[in-house]
Amino acid sequence: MASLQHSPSIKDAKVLMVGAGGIGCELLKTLALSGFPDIHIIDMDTIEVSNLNRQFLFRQSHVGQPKAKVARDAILKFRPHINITPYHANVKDPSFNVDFFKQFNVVLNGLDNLDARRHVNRLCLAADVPLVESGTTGFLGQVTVHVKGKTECYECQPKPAPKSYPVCTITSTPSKFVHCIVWAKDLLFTKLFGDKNQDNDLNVRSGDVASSSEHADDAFEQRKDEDVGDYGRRIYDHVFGHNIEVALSNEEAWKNRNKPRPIYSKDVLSDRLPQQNGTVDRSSATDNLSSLPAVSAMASLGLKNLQDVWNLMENSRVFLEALKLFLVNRAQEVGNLTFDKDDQLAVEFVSAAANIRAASFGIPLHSLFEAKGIAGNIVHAVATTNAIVAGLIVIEAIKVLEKNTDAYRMTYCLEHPSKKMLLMPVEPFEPNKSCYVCFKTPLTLEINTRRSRLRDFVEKIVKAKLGMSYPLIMVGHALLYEVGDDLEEDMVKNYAANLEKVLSELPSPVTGGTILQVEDLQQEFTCNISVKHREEFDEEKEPDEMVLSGLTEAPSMAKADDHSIENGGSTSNALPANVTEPKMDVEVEEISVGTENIYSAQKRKLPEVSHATKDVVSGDETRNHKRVQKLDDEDDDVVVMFDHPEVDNHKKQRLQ
Ligand SMILES: Nc1ncnc2c1ncn2[C@@H]1O[C@H](COP(=O)(O)OP(=O)(O)OP(=O)(O)O)[C@@H](O)[C@H]1O
Ligand SMILES: [Zn+2]
Repeated sequence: MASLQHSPSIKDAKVLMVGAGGIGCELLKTLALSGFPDIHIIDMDTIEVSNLNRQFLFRQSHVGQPKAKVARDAILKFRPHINITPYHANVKDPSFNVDFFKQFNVVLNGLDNLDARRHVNRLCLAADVPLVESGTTGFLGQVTVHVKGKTECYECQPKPAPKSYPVCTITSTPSKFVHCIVWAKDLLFTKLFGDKNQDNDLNVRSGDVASSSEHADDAFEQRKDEDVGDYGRRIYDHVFGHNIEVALSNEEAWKNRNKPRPIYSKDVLSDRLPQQNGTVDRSSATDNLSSLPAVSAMASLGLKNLQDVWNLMENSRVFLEALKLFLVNRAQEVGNLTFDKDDQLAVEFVSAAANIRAASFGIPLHSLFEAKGIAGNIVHAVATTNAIVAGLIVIEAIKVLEKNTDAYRMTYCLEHPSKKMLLMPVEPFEPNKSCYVCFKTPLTLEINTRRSRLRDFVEKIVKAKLGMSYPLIMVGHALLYEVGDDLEEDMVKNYAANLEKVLSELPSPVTGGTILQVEDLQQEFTCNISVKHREEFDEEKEPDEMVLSGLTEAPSMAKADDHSIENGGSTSNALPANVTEPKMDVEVEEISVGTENIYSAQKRKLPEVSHATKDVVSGDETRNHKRVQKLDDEDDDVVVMFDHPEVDNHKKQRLQ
C-alpha cells in the first residue's frame, strides 16, 4: 500500500466515480486507501435502509441523506486530507458536460443501469478520457477498460434487451408464475394505480368473442359513492372472474391448453372479513385516515412470514386489503404510481394478484419473498463480489494512469472456481468497426415516411433506442428539431409544429434515401441514419412501425418476433436471475453489467488467453475460457443454473 501511495500516477490523478452504491462504496474506500488524492463522486440517490447491508459507508442514521455526500464524510474520517467532491445529481445533468469530464484522468463507473452507462461512455469518448466500467450480480462480476481508439467502447458489443414476453401469453395464456407477475405488475397495477391514459392490454383477448372493452374500461373506475371494499371486490370479480369467463368462451383457444378457472370473491372469502390486529375498517374513510403513513396489507392482516406461500384465500385478502390501503392511505399517489420493488404495499398487491391469477391458471403459488424477487428482477447482492470488483477497478485505473496499455484486462468474476480460477482476465477487444458510437457507422431506419411523425421518431428511436436526452436533428444543413433552454420562441414553435408533422411533409422532407443527422448536444455524439421508406409493417412484430438496424443491440432473449412485455426492473436493466455459471469452453459469453448487476450475456470469441490467465491456470489454456449464458426460464422459480466441469449434472440453486 505504501508503495502505491507514492506512485506518481496515483499522486497526480484526478478521478471521477459515477455511482456510490454497492460497488461505489467499496471503490471509494479502495481508492482512498490506495492514495488517490482527488476524487469526485456523482450519485443521484439518497440512502435507503435496504442499502445498509452492503453499502458499508452508510449507517441507519444516514437513511434519507445523499449517498455521495455521506460516502465522502465517512472516508474523510480516516483519510482527512483527501479531496473528495460529492455531487448529489444525475450524471445526465447537463452540467456534467464534455468539459467537465475532460478534467479527469480516468472515469470509474459503479452504476446500475444501461442508460447511465451509455451516457457516460459517450461523454468519455467525446472528452477522450478512459473509462473503467463495472458491474456485479450476485457472485458474478465484471470489470472492463475502455480507451478511445485502443479498446472497444462500452457500446461496441450488443446489450440484450430485458427479457420480454409475448403480450398474448401475459394477457391470456400464462403458463409460468413470471407471466402472472408481469400481468399483475405491468397491467393490473398500472391500470389501477398508474397512468390511466397509458395503453394497457389488461383485458383478456379472445379472438371470437366480441371485445368487452367498453364494459371493461368502465369496470376499473370507482363509482360515485362506491364503498372502497365493494370496489375492491368488484375489481377482483372482474379480473379473476369475468375476464376469465370471457377468455373461456373462446373454445378454440383452449383446445390444446388447460382451461383456467374463473375465481369470484364470494367463493373464496366470506361476506364479512374479520378485522385483524386492530385494523381499522377504512371502508368508510375519513380525511383523518388518509393522512396515515404508508402501510402494509400483510401487517394489517397479521401475516408475518414473507417466505410462507399463502393460499388462495390469504392472497385474496391481501389483494383486497392492499387495494384498499392504496385508495385510502395513498390516494394522492394513485394515478402516478409505477411498480417499485422497494414499495412494500406495491409488492404485496402484485404478489397477491399474481398468485390469484396463478391459482386460476393452475400454476403453483409463490411466497411474497419469491414474488418480489421475480417482479424486481432481483439477484441478491453479494458484498464480497462488490469488493473484488472495486479492487479490480482500481488495478485497471492504475494501469490506465500509467498508460500500461498491454496490461489492460477485462476481468470476469465467476461463482465457482474452474481450474482453480475465480477470476478470468481477458485482453480487451479492439473497437468494433460497426459500432455506431465509437466508429460512427451509419444506422438504417425503415419507416413509413408518409405516416410516421417526427415525434414518433424522436421518442421511439432517438430517445428510446439511441439513448439521447438533448437531441438535435438535421437533414443536410436544415434543422428539424432541437431542445435547449436558450432557444428563441419562434424556433420553439417551429420545432413543436415539426414534431406533429409526418416525415415526408417536414419543411425539409424526410423520404427514402434521406440521411438524417442526429446529435446529442450534451454527449457531443452524432450519428447518421439512412432512411428507407417502407409502406407496411407487421402489427404484432413491428408495433412501432420502425425498424432500426445497425445498432449493437442484441435481440431480446424471449421470442423477439412477438409484440411483447418486459419484466424489466423498476429502475434497472438487470437480467432475471437466470444467468448460468460458465462452462469451460472456447467462448466467453460476456456478462455486461446492468445494475450493480449484470444485464447482458453475449457470446463472443476470446482472443488468446491472457498471460495472467495462463499463470493462474498453469499452462492449461484450452479449456479455460468461460462461457456465461442466459437460459430461457424453464422454471417458475428464480434460479441460477450451473453447468460446471466439477459437477456432472445441472444443479439448480435457489437464490437466497
Ligand atoms: N444516472 C445516474 N446518475 C447518478 N447516479 C446514478 C445514476 N444511475 C444510477 N446511479 C447510482 O448508481 C448506484 C448504483 O448502486 P447499486 O447498484 O448498489 O444500487 P442501489 O440503488 O444502491 O441498490 P439496489 O438497487 O440494490 O436497491 C446508485 O447509488 C444510484 O444512485
Ligand atoms: Zn464502440
